[in-house]
Amino acid sequence: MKRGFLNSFKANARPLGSPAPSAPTAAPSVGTAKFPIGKQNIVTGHKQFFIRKFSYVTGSQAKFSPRREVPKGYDRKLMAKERDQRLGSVPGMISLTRVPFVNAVDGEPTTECIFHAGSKEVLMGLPGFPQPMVNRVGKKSPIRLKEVPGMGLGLFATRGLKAGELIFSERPLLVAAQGVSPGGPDMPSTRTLTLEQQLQFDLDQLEKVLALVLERMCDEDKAAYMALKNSHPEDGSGPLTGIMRTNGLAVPGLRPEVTPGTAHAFCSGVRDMISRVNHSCSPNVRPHWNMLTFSFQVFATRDIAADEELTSQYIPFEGSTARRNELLKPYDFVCTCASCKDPESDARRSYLAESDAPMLSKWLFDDTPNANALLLDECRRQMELLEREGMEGASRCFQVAAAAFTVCVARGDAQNASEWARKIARIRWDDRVMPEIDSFVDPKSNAYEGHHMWQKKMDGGALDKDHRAKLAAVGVGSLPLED
Ligand SMILES: C[S@@+](CC[C@H](N)C(=O)[O-])C[C@H]1O[C@@H](n2cnc3c(N)ncnc32)[C@H](O)[C@@H]1O
Repeated sequence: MKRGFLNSFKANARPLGSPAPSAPTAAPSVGTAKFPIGKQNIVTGHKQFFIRKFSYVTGSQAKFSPRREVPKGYDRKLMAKERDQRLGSVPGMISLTRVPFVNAVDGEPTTECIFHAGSKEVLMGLPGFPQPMVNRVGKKSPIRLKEVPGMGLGLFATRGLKAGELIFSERPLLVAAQGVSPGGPDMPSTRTLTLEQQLQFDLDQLEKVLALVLERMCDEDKAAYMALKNSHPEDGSGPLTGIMRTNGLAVPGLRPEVTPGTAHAFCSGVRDMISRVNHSCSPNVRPHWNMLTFSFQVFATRDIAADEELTSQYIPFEGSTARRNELLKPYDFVCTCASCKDPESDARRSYLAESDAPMLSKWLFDDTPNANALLLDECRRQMELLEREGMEGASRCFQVAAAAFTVCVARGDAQNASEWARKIARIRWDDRVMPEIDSFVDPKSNAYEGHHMWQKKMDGGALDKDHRAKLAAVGVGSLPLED
């Protein structure tokens, strides 16, 4: 899973835990949380702030070092406006709010959020939101924190875990939209600043917003946030921003107005357990954002032994060892995982990067006599490389297994289909996996009779000879089988 607030700039130190610049003074506390500005909401007792949004250049686009001073006159107070908790977003503004807004499941924690317009509406429009978390992190969770030489803390399994197992769910302490750079109506234009000064200005503004959010947290949550690692002490990030950039995991789906997959389409979330998972390019867990429970779910991507460290990948799987370590620079370490140490790993990953995922659509229209065998061979080859590289959490695994499974079903080959079903069944985090996949793990299962491809199954020979039979088998097109 992508991590948020990735970037590559370095600069002068600000000590961890020191007050953020121009942080507003705290107002009296309400319940366990403090609110620096704003009225109490009549429904939830919470307060909400709206802050004017300014354009923002992401840190990941920045390459500068060290910290650049922003000229005097740019250090203005943030403009915050009160807004009733029950109301939706205001275009052009960002809001500080707490999720779930109302009806939080008893005893479950809430998350402080910095949202752009539209994010609240995503959640308000979700039927049944919020759902209770499954395997919520707690005393019974099969995990524990332990010191790892040279890495700080890490998370370890306390018992053996099965591939596909949901190890724990954790609601974030804080979710922040990427690209938060609020100012006020009296804020001078940043156009006269150099790019580096603009980036520094944005970092300073984010620090101020995070200070407001921290003031809204109860003491326990605030302490949990401040205890997280900061790998950005010297790059111009304030202490709160440094923590967010070190620990943030991508939260997709909350920016409907932004093109999916682009940097600003994500928010970033942190929490005390999930943020302790160290990186490996051959990771054994996969964090997955679950919107209905507003939580991160952490799945085992392969069997994990008791006392083994849980690791996730902070960066995309693709790329050579050198390239991956380039991308990891902002986290301030050099990866020493099994793949990074294996001189043959680059060749395996480059084969995967350069070859297309096996495509059912391509197979359907492939009328060469051995199209089925070729597709299945390629699926086997790619799966072998993926497993050899410890990339069971990669999206490619699903594509490969799903293509091979479907072809086997279409050929009436339950024996091989069941082997692929077993591989798909461990990919619990991927919404594309059909819920009934477990019933295909037994090759004698009745489930095969009910599969739409099986019902129309052709004998292997016909499929090998006639691609039109394949089209008919999956109900594509209206070509007759004989002509
Ligand atoms: C999200 S935190 C992970 C938890 C962290 N180890 C801690 O003590 O809280 C990310 C930071 O942990 C350290 N880290 C993570 N993976 C590492 C690895 N494979 N090797 C060395 N340091 C690592 C780096 O300092 C990185 O910036």
